[in-house]
Amino acid sequence: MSNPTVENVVIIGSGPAGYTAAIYAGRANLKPVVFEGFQAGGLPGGQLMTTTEVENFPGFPEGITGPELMDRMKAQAERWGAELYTEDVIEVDFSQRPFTVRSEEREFKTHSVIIATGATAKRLGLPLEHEFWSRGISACAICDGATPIFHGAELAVVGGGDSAAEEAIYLTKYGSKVNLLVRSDKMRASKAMQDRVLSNSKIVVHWNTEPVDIFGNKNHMEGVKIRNTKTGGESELHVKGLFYAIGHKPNTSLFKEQLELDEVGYILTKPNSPETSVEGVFAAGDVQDHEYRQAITAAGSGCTAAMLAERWLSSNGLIQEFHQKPETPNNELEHPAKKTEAQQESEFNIDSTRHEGSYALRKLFHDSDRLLIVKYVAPGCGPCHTLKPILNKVVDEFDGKIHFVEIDIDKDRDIAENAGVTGTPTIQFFKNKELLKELKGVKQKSEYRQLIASNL
Ligand SMILES: Cc1cc2nc3c(=O)[nH]c(=O)nc-3n(C[C@H](O)[C@H](O)[C@H](O)COP(=O)(O)OP(=O)(O)OC[C@H]3O[C@@H](n4cnc5c(N)ncnc54)[C@H](O)[C@@H]3O)c2cc1C
Repeated sequence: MSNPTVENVVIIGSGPAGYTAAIYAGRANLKPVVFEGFQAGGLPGGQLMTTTEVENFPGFPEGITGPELMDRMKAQAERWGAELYTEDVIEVDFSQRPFTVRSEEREFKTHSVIIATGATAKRLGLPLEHEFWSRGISACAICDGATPIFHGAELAVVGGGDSAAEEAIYLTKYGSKVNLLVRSDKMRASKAMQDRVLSNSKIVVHWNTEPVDIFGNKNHMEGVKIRNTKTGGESELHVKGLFYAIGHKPNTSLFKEQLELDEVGYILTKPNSPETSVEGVFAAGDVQDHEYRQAITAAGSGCTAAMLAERWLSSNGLIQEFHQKPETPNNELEHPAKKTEAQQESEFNIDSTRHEGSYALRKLFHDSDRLLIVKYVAPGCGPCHTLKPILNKVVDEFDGKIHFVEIDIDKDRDIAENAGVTGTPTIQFFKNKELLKELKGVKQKSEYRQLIASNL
């Protein structure tokens, strides 16, 4: 009999690889524990939380937004009994069995581990990069190149390796012209790839050139400021898209002393298998794949990892089965239609803690004697999805003592504009009509809790 306090499997990461592994392990009655991550290697939900439409994941002929796809995978994992923690793993020990996996808040002993911590596309850190990310700048030409705005437009790719060459060639299918920005006077790409680039009449290579900033309008980028690395001379390149192909960094710093990694830091796995250098530890998705890096390939390897983990547990007599009825899917996936102003007015009750929409915000701004917290979100915003359960928990703790209003900036554009909201999620804290604090992005629960408690 295995020790009941030892888990069957702990999964680290919640991108397509992690959630798919959780679905398969859950259905195999293994009750997987999943560390979804918080901020160590991206967002809970993984890289697709930072994109809009995903057009190439099978089963969604009309496309689906990245955050919605990941919400669905998460709901499916929960339905089959996965135990999820929105926390970063900060330490692992694979030198002793059972293995140890630890976050700041808890520690698990486990017989097997599936690592699905993904990889992070490197960024250049340009001053306006953040503002135009996904509004012209992309780290994945294969994912985003077919977007209508790029059709027939002039585009640019930055990088000098095989990926940059491949992306430039790929983008010639859509763009009228592709500018390849290469920092030095030669490319690192293979000779064959260079030949394909240089013989393609739609590609113009800008040698000794690096981007220094982006420019654009409110909605989209319109070009790149570039600098000649030899002369220092700057100029403007008018392009609708800038595709980064400057490499990825696998999220493997935790595993350096524990597993065999390649020279870049990707986890080394056996050929065509997610098995790592330590028996019982498996790796799936982008953390072990520098070649394909797609949601479907990550999901596929997550499936294989879970099936192999089950086989491994079973062949070693370690399996402990948890029989369960699947939970019904999360109904938060349904998106309610916007309520009319009259509906909002008739439903408004100042005694309630939670509210939504512009009508409630206007009323509470003038009439509330409590701390007023306004959360601005947008439908396709991945970090907003991440923030939701975190903030909901804190708001529940202060039930009856605060007012909380959610504003969808897509539905209530005017109010968001008046409030000076430039990105989502944004949270504003008001007391007696005075703005006390504004927080952007996702923070730890403790930060919201402290801020509320000190301003009641
Ligand atoms: C902008 C963009 C658009 C894309 N569009 C598409 C597309 O249209 N189609 C497509 O097929 N692919 C697309 N991709 C690629 C796709 O997103 C990736 O191939 C896929 O997400 C990889 O999945 P993964 O599960 O391996 O890792 P990731 O999605 O990278 O997820 C890694 C997970 O690990 C977690 N994590 C990291 N470190 C820790 C830690 N210490 N503790 C706990 N958790 C941790 C992170 O929080 C995250 O949840 C896109 C990528 C980007 C960046």
